[in-house]
Amino acid sequence: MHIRFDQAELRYGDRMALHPLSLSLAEARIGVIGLNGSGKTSFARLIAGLAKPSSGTVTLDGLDTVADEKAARAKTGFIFQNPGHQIILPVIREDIALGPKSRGLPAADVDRLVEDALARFGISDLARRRPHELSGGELQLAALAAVSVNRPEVVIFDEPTNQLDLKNRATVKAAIGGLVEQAIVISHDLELVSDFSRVLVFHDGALVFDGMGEQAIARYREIAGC
Ligand SMILES: Nc1ncnc2c1ncn2[C@@H]1O[C@H](COP(=O)(O)OP(=O)(O)OP(=O)(O)O)[C@@H](O)[C@H]1O
Repeated sequence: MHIRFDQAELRYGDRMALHPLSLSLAEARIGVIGLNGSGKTSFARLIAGLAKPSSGTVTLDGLDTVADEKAARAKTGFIFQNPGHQIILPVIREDIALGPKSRGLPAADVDRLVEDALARFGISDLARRRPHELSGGELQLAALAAVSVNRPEVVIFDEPTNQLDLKNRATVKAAIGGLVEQAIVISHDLELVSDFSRVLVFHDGALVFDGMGEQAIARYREIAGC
């Protein structure tokens, strides 16, 4: 999918979360790194239509996230920093079914889509569990199943390996690596994005580097002074 920012900025009152930004993104894997408060989530929220630009535009394949809000939002899926909060129904299976059900699909189709989504991320055995019965990595996969069942073209991850042990981290990394969808990954876990061909570095609400993973990490280290 082709994501385009045209002088898009985001202000919260008089705080500038994202300075006017113009860029085009079409790569399959895009990393986003930078210090806390540098504007990474603001950037992602603009793509997902969860925030409206204070000025300028953001378009997804030409669809404006404000003027064509519904169609643009259907193209994106967002996995929040704490995926446990986005699983709203008590049982994983029901939560994954929510999207297809809301599209009015017949029950048999809903069941098939849910089974496929569970199988796709290797979590069929977790279908009847409750969110608090899952590990952090399993929660990421459950949220990913619930998002992917709605067939977004891009999935945005906000710190997907935050607080995960090495095993869960590897599971999530493999799941992201195996996605057929485009993925935008915000991360403080630099290794996760190091082999991405496009990584954006934000600092103080501005894009300060846009290039290959290793070079982006080097720039970020300079900024962080370590
Ligand atoms: N809802 C809000 N109201 C006011 N200010 C906000 C809001 N959301 C973010 N900000 C401010 O905008 C700036 C950018 O925040 P943002 O969440 O985009 O940063 P981030 O790089 O994702 O940070 P982190 O790595 O800590 O998640 C920060 O100064 C933050 O305090």
